[in-house]
Amino acid sequence: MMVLTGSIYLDVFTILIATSVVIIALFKRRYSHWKNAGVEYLEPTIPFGNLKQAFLQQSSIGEWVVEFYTIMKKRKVKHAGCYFFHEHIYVPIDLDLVKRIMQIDFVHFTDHGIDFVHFTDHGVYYTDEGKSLSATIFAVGGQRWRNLRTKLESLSATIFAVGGQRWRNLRTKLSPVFTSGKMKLMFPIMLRISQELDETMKLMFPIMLRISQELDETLRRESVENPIDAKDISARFTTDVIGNCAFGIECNSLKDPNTEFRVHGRRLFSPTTYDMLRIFVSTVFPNVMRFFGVRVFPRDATDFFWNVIKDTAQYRKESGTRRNDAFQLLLDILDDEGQDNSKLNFDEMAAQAFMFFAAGFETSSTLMSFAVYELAQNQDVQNKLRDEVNKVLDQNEGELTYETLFDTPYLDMVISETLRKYPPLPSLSRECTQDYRIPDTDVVIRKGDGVAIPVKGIHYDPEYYPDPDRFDPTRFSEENKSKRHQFAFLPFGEGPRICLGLRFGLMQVKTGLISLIRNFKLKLNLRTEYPVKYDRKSFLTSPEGGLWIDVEKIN
Ligand code: HEM
Repeated sequence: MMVLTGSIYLDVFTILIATSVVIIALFKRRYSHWKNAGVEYLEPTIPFGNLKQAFLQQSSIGEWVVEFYTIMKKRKVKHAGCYFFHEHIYVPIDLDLVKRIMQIDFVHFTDHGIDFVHFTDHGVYYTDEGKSLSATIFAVGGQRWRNLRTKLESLSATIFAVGGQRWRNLRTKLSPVFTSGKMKLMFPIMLRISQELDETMKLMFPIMLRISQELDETLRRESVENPIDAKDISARFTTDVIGNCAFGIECNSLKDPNTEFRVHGRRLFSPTTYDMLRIFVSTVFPNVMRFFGVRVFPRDATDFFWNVIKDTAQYRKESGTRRNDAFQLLLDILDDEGQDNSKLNFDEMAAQAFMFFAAGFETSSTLMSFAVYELAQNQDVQNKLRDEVNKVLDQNEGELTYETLFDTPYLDMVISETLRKYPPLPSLSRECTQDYRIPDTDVVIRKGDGVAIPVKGIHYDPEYYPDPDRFDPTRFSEENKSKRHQFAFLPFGEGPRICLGLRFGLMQVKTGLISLIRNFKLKLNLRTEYPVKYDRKSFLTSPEGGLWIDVEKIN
């Protein structure tokens, strides 16, 4: 059928040209946002916006963040704008502004803006079925997030505690909805909760200790003639710890690197180009993905975790078995209405159990593996750390106890410096949930607009960290820390959305590192480059290839 010209080819050609002109005009209009707002920006490219490099894998996301931040810092601006495809994103550069968004004026920015999941009135997902496991606390926003956070905060406070009554009391305390006035009141409660968490953490320590002994045996076995890959060995360690502490399941990935837990865990965080494309499109065009019923996380991996969660829940219900782990507490609050009148249905419960595993093992293993990498490269730091560890262990008849973990200030400094150089999440997102005028300007962030906190850019800013590429744990001495802005260090995020598993993550990494450093000398293998080459496909900070380390047993 010819509608415009006498030829079908000419018709198609004309329609294509007309459509392209309209699309380009729409993009150009979108891309005028920051110019009109009077905010500094970098010239975007249709259709990528400023994400061309990252999307085409010419640089990792972390490298892109540092580059963008550094350019804006040189322009001496307090804030900047960028474009993620068709969306305009606000980027605070000044740390007081970062603090406002993440903490002081949090009520305007409560969500992560990762719009994977939408709910119907009945709590059912539009995106695929609940098996997609995408409704994690990280991805949901608004009232859903508040309800979940309230539940999980009380849960994480007693994650591994014995009795349920204490948890119920805590939850009652935490239930008030976070209105702006009440937000401030929440902080002392959060502080107290984290102190209570210290107590309950003690219960977890023997498991971590046992698995760190398995780590020791694994290293002896596998490093006899070959170098070890710090990334792989750390991921196996944290998989076993989290699997055990969160699900009560022996994953045994230290004994066998190809156990299903490890295989599927690896799959989640080693995205293929198709996975990256899916994640990008899901973030930027969630409606398209929802329409086609595409899962954000890989289908085979989510099917596996879904089945583990379902089978474990069923087994515990049928056999009447109870364990003191996070999974039990999630099961206990299933279908429980609580004060906020919101029920946690099975799909949501499964997504949180999955989140504990996913958020817990990869971030912690990233931290542990980069710490090993830097220790192998910086022998002076390694020796100093070993001296500290040996000293505290000697004072304790050679035994590693829970208390030892708090008596190693230099280890804390090494860990903080590793998190500065290699924050597992190089950038954090927020979504504006109520219009917000940036103080002392005419710039207004509208409801629905995205915000990106340039974590890695801040961590590499020479104003806060001179010679930022150098690994220098003394930057985190008490004296040096006190001289810096509190928001110059954001590996766990900040404000009410700060990482829920911060203490747990640090505890498992400390236990693993102490057991490594006391028994082994570490040296960088020739296969590994310094500085590291980043994996451009990963949305987390991840090395390309492995981090190969020569390991020598200390007698
Ligand atoms: C070194 C280890 C870890 C690092 C660096 C890390 C980092 C982060 C970061 C940057 C965020 C986002 C915070 C924000 O937006 O302000 C986050 C959120 C979260 N993390 Fe972690 N994390 C670690 C370990 C863990 C562990 C072990 C668990 C659980 C067992 C966990 C559970 C969570 C949860 C549930 C959230 C979402 C909180 C919310 O949205 O309210 N994390 N983490």
